[in-house]
Amino acid sequence: MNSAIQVCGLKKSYDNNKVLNGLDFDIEKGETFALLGVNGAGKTTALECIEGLRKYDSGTITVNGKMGIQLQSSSLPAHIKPMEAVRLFSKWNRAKMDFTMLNALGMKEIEKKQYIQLSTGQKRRLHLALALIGNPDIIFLDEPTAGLDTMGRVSLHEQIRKLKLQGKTIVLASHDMAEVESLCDRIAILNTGNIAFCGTAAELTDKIGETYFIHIKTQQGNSTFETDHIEDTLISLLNDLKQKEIHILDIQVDRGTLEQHFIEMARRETK
Ligand SMILES: Nc1ncnc2c1ncn2[C@@H]1O[C@H](COP(=O)(O)OP(=O)(O)OP(=O)(O)O)[C@@H](O)[C@H]1O
Repeated sequence: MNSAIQVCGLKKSYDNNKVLNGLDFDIEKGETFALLGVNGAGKTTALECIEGLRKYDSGTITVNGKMGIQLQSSSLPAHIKPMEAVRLFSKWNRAKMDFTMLNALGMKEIEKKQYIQLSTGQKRRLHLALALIGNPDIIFLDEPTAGLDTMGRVSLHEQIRKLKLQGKTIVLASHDMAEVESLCDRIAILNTGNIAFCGTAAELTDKIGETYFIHIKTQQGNSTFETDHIEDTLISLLNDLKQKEIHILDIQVDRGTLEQHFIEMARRETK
């Protein structure tokens, strides 16, 4: 069986608020899969239904493998020390302490602090360490790098890549498109309770990627032009600059980032 997770017809409402309207998707074993969507799209609700933490109204969810769930912020008692939490979680999971993993996540450096004294990045690393106790096959990360500085993000991304190399299935919800583009094999975009798109970043680019972005640097400054007709726009821009005797210092053409495509998709769906 190659599916780590199968979701069929998943529906969930909070009173009259229909949040999930019949979601269908599969996540393959060993895949890094992202759930994207604007605030309130239902990412956390979907993840928590899969994790078994939230009841759902109808549909089926099949999970093949042991799950490890990264906690949300401030989920631990204020005065617990990181290694106390690790010991507690190890006991619950009847698992041996994996000191290689704990050292890689920098637990040694923070062992004397209480939870309340940890920085956001240190808390995130502790939450990841707790999720990895018991050597799970499937790891859930809900906005794993929100609030982290660049170094914190880079180091957490490294950990996620290492987990992928170990064959783990990783499911994450994120608002960080660059993160998703660099880490994930496939993405699902949640919109108005449905999966608006499920596939690779390249497939998303192909689906909406008629648009080109032309970035021009001149002595007057930098400008970006968006067009669906690359040849005509480029020729007319170059002619215009030539006529005005403006010298081009640099020119680049690309098909946009995942973030630009996501915004475009959300805009189309809400029209
Ligand atoms: N326990 C709850 N009771 C009632 N409504 C809820 C509850 N949890 C979430 N909601 C509502 O369900 C919708 C989806 O929320 P959810 O947290 O799943 O979205 P999200 O995509 O994870 O959002 P964000 O990106 O802001 O974290 C929102 O309208 C939210 O207000």
